[in-house]
Amino acid sequence: MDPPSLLSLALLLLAAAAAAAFVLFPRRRSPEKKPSSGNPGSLSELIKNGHRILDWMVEILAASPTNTVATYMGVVTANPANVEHMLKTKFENYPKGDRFVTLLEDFLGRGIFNSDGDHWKLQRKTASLEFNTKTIRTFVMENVRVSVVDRLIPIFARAAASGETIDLQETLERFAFDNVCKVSFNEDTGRLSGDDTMEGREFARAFEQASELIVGRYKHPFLLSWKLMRFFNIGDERRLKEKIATVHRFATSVIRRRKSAASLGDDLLSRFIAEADYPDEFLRDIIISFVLAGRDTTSATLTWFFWLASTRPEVLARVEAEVNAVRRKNGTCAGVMFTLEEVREMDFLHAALSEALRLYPPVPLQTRACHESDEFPDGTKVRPGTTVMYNSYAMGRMKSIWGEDYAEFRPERWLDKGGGFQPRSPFRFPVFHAGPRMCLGKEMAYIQMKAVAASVVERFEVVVMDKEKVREKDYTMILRVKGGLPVRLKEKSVAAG
Ligand code: HEM
Repeated sequence: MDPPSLLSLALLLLAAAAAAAFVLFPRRRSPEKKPSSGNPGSLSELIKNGHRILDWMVEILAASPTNTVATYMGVVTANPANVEHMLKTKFENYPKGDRFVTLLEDFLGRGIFNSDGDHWKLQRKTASLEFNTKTIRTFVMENVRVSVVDRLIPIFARAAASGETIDLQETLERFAFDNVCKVSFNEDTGRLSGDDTMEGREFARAFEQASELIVGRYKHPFLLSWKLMRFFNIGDERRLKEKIATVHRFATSVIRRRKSAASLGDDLLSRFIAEADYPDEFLRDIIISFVLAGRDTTSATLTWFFWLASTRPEVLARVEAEVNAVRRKNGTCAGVMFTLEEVREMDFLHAALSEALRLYPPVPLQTRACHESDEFPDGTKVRPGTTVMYNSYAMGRMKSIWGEDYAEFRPERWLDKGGGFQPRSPFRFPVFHAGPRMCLGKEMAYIQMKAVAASVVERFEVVVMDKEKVREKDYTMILRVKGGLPVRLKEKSVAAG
């Protein structure tokens, strides 16, 4: 065994010993009283159900009269009143907390996604102004047009002509990555077209690998174990360091180029540069946060949507009818990108995507740290330092929130009597988070997802292989379809523009 492996082994043993001590003497190590065995949230139950953590949480939360359970990992809730309390009423008392921030800090620095307090407030203020301008909406729509009409649709048309099977999830991930990079800092990473530069390709790969490796840190029972590996620069921590360096190098070179450019563009980085003389590192952290936030979220949602819709063909027929009605009304033909107004008119499609998000939220579990002693509206006492979580996945599957048919994929539940989209309280449907930290990219995400779904449904029949098979979940950072979604495409005969 070589020295790094020996060291890894020693660290593992150290971590195991520390874990044993933690289990044997929990009260001396933590102010929280952990649930004892027999309790639904105990460590033994957690270990038993670790491979199906989300579905296990649905069961224990549904069985609790207040839909809240103290688990070995902290307090978990699926109760809308508690969610509103955490995310809005007592917002200041529930920051992300040091544990979360420390885990991601090497990669994200103190970007908007990974900061609390004044540092977060400053970024949020500027970013929310920029996310809400007409300029950014037009810029987003133009980028979606280029990537859908000039790239995604031709790839699908080639696959339809050759009859090959493609992985829909993987294709949409490449699409989403290009798109979020364009909106964030106006660089074409060329993941979908394949005409990426060496620098862009390296960045994309390093970003993907760094995201995966950093999630690995959550699996360490103690901060100490991955920190020691980082200190000795071994194993995954060494690889992570290299990948982060590549991501940072690329981001910094983009920032320097943009700062010295004769004119600025409409992307988010340019808007920040135009606003004030922020240091490179501050800007780097922000754009990396944007890419992380917008990367796999929309592609995962679209993939789940196409699988769910394949099990109910009448949903796809209704989406197609809606798209055709919008075309007729505006006198446009297939092949021409929809305008922002047209996309907004598609209420049924909006409902169908929201229904996919309800059943498979890309960010299924959110954690916060309790700052000062508190009590939730349902009476749950929360001590300082306790990890508190709300579970969007479970909330999408609560009979108390959605009624008897909660398990069914039924977009109609989102429509009012006139067929208009009926939004729900974000505290009952916190898929985009809620309160002052609500997702900034929600509108952008819907625009992108609706433009893709409408363009694909209008032109192709998406034949999902083995559609009756219930898809397994791959839950690391984002809730994706395990193994991807193999599909075949069949071109419909539509009048092209
Ligand atoms: C279906 C798509 C999406 C979903 C479900 C989603 C969900 C979420 C959630 C749950 C959070 C809270 C995370 C936390 O506090 O830990 C969040 C934050 C955020 N999202 Fe999204 N997101 C989506 C797409 C996007 C896109 C396309 C962007 C654009 C770049 C974006 C930008 C952001 C930003 C900047 C934040 C941080 C807000 C803050 O902390 O103040 N999101 N999103």
